[in-house]
Amino acid sequence: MFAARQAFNVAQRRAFSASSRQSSKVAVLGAAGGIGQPLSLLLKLNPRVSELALYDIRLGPGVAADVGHINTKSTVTGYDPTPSGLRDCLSGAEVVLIPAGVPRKPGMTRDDLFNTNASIVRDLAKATAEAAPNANVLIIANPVNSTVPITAEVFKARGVYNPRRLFGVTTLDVVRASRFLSQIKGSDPANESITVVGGHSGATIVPLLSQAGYELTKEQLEAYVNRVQFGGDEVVKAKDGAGSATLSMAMAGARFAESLLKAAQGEKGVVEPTFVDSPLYKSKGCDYFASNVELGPNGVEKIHEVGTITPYEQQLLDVCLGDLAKNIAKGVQFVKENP
Ligand SMILES: NC(=O)c1ccc[n+]([C@@H]2O[C@H](COP(=O)([O-])OP(=O)(O)OC[C@H]3O[C@@H](n4cnc5c(N)ncnc54)[C@H](O)[C@@H]3O)[C@@H](O)[C@H]2O)c1
Ligand SMILES: O=C(O)C[C@H](O)C(=O)O
Repeated sequence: MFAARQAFNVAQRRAFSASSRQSSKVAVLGAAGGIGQPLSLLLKLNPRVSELALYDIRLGPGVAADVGHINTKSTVTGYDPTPSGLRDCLSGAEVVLIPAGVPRKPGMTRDDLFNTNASIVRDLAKATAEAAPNANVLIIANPVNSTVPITAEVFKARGVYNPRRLFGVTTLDVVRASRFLSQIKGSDPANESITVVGGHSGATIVPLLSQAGYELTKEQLEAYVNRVQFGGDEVVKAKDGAGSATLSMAMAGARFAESLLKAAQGEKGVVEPTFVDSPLYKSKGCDYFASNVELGPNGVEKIHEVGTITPYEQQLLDVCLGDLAKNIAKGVQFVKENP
């Protein structure tokens, strides 16, 4: 028993040092926010991260001083809210996470955030395109359906767009989908893997429960789909004006970053759902679409097809594509008019 445990510990240490051999600088823009702080904490706990770079328009160095006391090996630096601070934060980053932007209040849609967040994301995308053009860029700021196209347009304008390295973070939708199903079934959510496709807002979020091989009654199914599509609203309402999901989002963002680092460090078969430049529905005006994506050392390795779906799911998808095309076009238009 003791020998077996010792062998296990040695194997674990070897696996750890194999992953920690490769250095990874991860930058968080918006690090002092509701998402940014717990996300920075989770990244500090990740042995795949060797350097954590934290930027915000307020409190970046404060959050870094706090997180930096945690006794894991990575370095932590907080940067001043100046152009050179932002440049230094980004320089050499392999992964850039962008949760900077305002959250919803009750009664708002994610699209209502567009007027404020579009220019925040555009400006941070400009800085990233200049200081870290080869980084994997993970967009968390809403509305993701528009902020991802905004980032792409900024990179295109500078001749550094790599569609394999730009990701809208939709992980929270699958986290919710598995959690909510487990609450119906009384199962462990860790065993519930639900494919969710489309985008990241209301009707553009399409859970494909039929692919999980589990059947609900029509009423249960409709209630389930509605809960996954509007899970964000549940949190916004419960926080009653103080913001939207932050803790579950930090977990989801950290999970996606971890998957990307695993794939970058050579692990095979790493698949996550994410909103990316995708061939699947370009013919319907959707240049970006979320589906399961295999990640690799160069970012997107393989985009999975949506697969077989029921007529009900097809109806959901049709509604999704109509809304999504408009959200994407709005982001593209914004950068054309406000370069
Ligand atoms: N993709 C998702 O699944 C998902 C989930 C939850 C929230 N969100 C979105 O994430 C965003 C952030 O949410 P939050 O709850 O952390 O908000 P928050 O207001 O608590 O934090 C936002 C942070 O961004 C900072 N910031 C603003 N402008 C900046 C700039 N130009 N540069 C750097 N930092 C800047 C603010 O100072 C603040 O610290 C919102 O748009 C929210 O809708 C997305
Ligand atoms: O609901 C929101 O506005 C935040 C986020 O997109 C979420 O899904 O929780």
